[in-house]
Amino acid sequence: MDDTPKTNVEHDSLLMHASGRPGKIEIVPTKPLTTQRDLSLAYSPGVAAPCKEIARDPSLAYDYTAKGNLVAVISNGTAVLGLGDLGALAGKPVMEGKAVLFKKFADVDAIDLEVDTKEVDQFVNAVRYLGPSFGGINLEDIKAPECFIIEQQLRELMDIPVFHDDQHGTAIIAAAGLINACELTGRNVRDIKVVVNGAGAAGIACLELIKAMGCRHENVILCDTKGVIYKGRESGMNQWKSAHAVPTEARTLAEALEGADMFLGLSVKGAVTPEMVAAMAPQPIIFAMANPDPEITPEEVRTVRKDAIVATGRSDYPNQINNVLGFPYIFRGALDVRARTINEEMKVAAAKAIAALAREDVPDEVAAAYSGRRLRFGPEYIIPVPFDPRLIATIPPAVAKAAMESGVAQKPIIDMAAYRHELSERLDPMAATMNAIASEVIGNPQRVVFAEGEEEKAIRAAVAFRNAGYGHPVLVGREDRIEDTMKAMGLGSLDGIEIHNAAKSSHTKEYTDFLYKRLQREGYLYRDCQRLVNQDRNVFGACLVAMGDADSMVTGLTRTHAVVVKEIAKVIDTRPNELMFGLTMLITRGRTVFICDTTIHETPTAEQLADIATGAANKVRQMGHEPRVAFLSYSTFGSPQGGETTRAREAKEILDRRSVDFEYDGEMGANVALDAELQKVYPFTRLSGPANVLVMPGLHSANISYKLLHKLGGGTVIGPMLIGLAAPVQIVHLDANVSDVVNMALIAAHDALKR
Ligand SMILES: NC(=O)C1=CN([C@@H]2O[C@H](COP(=O)(O)OP(=O)(O)OC[C@H]3O[C@@H](n4cnc5c(N)ncnc54)[C@H](OP(=O)(O)O)[C@@H]3O)[C@@H](O)[C@H]2O)C=CC1
Ligand SMILES: CC(=O)C(=O)O
Ligand SMILES: [Mg+2]
Repeated sequence: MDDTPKTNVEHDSLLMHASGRPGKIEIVPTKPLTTQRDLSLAYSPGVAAPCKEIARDPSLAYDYTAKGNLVAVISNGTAVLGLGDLGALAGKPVMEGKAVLFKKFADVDAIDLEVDTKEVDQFVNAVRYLGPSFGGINLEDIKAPECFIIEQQLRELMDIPVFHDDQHGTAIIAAAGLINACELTGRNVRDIKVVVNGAGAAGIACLELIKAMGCRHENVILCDTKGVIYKGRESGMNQWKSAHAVPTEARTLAEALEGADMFLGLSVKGAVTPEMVAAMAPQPIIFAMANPDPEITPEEVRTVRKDAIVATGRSDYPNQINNVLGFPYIFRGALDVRARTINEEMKVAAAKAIAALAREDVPDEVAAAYSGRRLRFGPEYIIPVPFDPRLIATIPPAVAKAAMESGVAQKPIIDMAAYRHELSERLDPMAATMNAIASEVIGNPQRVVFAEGEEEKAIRAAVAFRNAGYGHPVLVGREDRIEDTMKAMGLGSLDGIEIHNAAKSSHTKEYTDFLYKRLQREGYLYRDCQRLVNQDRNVFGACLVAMGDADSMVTGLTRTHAVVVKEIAKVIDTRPNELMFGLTMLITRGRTVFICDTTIHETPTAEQLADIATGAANKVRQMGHEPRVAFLSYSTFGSPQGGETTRAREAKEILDRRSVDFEYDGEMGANVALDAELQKVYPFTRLSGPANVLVMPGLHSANISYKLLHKLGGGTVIGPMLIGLAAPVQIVHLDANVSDVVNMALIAAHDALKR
């Protein structure tokens, strides 16, 4: 029994692994298995059909089975993290972990297989015959030098990608970190002096990749448990170590590190001391990647070197250089083009894509997953974080493209832009809708006003909006302030972004005249209008839109929804015969519903409910959904009867008289509206399926229900979108993040396009 006291993390991790269903993985069927017919299709006798087809043409396995999206994580447990040879069974928690990371980050189905042998031939034989089951093989935590032979042999024997994660996954991420660390410290890979500690799977692979990137052989010293691997050393050698032996006087790690620019640690906890770091070159680059504990902690480095760039393999320090950033996405790209192998070109493409992503502005929700830590390219952020949702749309396309260009793709991707969309939709339920809107907007760029143009979030959103090709952002604010913020945040140039300073604008007179005409009989003097135009960004921004100097507007970061609505109403009317209201889109459990009115009318009349339904149906159709509107109530078709249920009934009757071109019915309970089976109890209902537009009887129920669904149901929300204005304006929540602002700006641009 191990008497060593457990740390909090260890204690909590044991509890987590043992809680509920033990371990971290289960298998979920993808086809219905509820009726006898289901069974006869999925299993005998129906299943014979795909079997016979695959026997005739093996490539059909990719069409009829899970093979194409299935990866085996295979280990013999001889190098479990940096814990050494714990054996196959003890490595299982890590392998289950890798399998769930495949799923979580890249929607690759993966299963762990622990093979209980240290013999190379036995291991190779155990794996080589598994080829038919899988689309790829991820070898994990197999010690060197056996891992080199195993991988080599399996690559030759199998016709699917075989990839030893500890070698190549690690090397790719380390290379990406190196590219950025060199950029930050003004170094060139060709000139840097590197010390690699650990001459095993990860160490040798990192070394080989950085040499392939230009690092000079004579500039790298490799060390292992016996110290420096110098030319002529005889003990503890193998052919992989010998290939990297250099003539040097240095014999210990400490000697090797004197004056070195970079330390790459792929060995064990505590292998490096602060004294060794102190002897390195100025601005040393230290990647202490041993897991679970690094060769030296960032705190220890800081005691001697404030100027160091430090990375570890752990999640709880900045700069996590860990293969989790690589293997899910590399396999995603390889599987999607049905690559025969994962070659050097694909690895280099992945490293470059990861490095480039770290230099881009980071969405707020990513920072939120890291306790609000500001993630901005610099010494504390040289590599993207694992919870960055952009990784899925960034790395696999780079890998797939490299596979296609290097001739190993058996199923090339024709439309890369569509592939990127498809990737982002795999993990983000909102992405499909937003991508559909984006694809319309991109071909017809609109000028969108970001009224709170001096706000950091608005500026970042405008930059993201421009960079995504969604249109031309127009910022309302002072140029110098905006430029200072851009500079401080490293947001690049203002190209393509228009700035309007309300106080100095040449439009002021024109806008004041316009506003005065609207408000002179509402108690406003000319100078009041002048002040509004000069000083109120929402008013000025709305004037830009109303007067045709911009197409639409987004605002709301600094004032409440109700206040913004009042300000906008001074400038922009609602469309004739329409009603202004809030429409909230919610995606939950694979379903998309629109709820209204979530913002404006506290107790709408029957007439207003009918208007809301019509406005919502139009908008929903614009967004690519065929509306099925339900007027909701606590009663369904007259049962129970109550005074409050009549408005919904009357709204339906008003629509009957208007003969509108969409499906609607009511009044009905939410259960009936959303359940096709329950609707069969009312065979007269006109809904042809579950409703997707829920017209609530009042603001209370609308607003409360979308927030409940969001918080308790785990739904994803867009909006409330403001519907019914004569010129499009969208209002974000006060606590919106940059992505929310970009999404609402996109909707505002789409509104303008569809006007
Ligand atoms: N951050 C990341 O993403 C990853 C980190 N790693 C980490 O890298 C380390 C090595 O893993 P891996 O390559 O798979 O394992 P291997 O068993 O293949 O290699 C281990 C190597 O480390 C060397 N080593 C052990 N102790 C010391 C020491 N005190 N000083 C110098 N060298 C030492 C061994 O030397 P010798 O040859 O003399 O026995 C051997 O060369 C682990 O800590 C692992 O967690 C691995 C993969 C990914
Ligand atoms: C991260 C990893 O794969 C390792 O430490 O072995
Ligand atoms: Mg590993």
